[in-house]
Amino acid sequence: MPNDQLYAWLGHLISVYDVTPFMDDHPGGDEVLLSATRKDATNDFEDVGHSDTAREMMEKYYIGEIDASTVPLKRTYIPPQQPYNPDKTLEFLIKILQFLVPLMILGLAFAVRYYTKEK
Ligand code: HEM
Repeated sequence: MPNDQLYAWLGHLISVYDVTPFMDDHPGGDEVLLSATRKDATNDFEDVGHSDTAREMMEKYYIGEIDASTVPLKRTYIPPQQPYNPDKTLEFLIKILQFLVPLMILGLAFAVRYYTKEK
């Protein structure tokens, strides 16, 4: 099953929509759309309570029907193209700062108090 295609199960027939050109324009964002591809997206689509306008728009992306009996029941796992490896440096820096900044303020307060103390 190609990547950006939406499948909606209707009885034994599956309607297929290619949402690739719609990704940037989808009011609900591209992430939800992408997460609903390559599987039965009927519930995802219905749960949002899409308007009639949305349903009409959907027809623009309709590319055909496939017979459900020809679709393998078990989905093969396709690993992400790039391993998810976010850079943790910024997160670490923020944690350190969260600890250091209050200490620095406290130190500054003591320093000000010490140097402004009347002799
Ligand atoms: C080709 C298929 C789709 C079309 C044409 C479409 C179209 C739209 C449109 C026009 C809206 C604006 C609100 C409305 O008029 O209902 C919308 C909102 C939204 N859509 Fe879709 N959509 C599609 C598929 C999906 C799928 C599969 C999901 C999966 C969860 C989804 C999730 C959402 C969400 C979360 C919103 C925002 C709702 C809100 O903020 O109130 N959509 N979509």
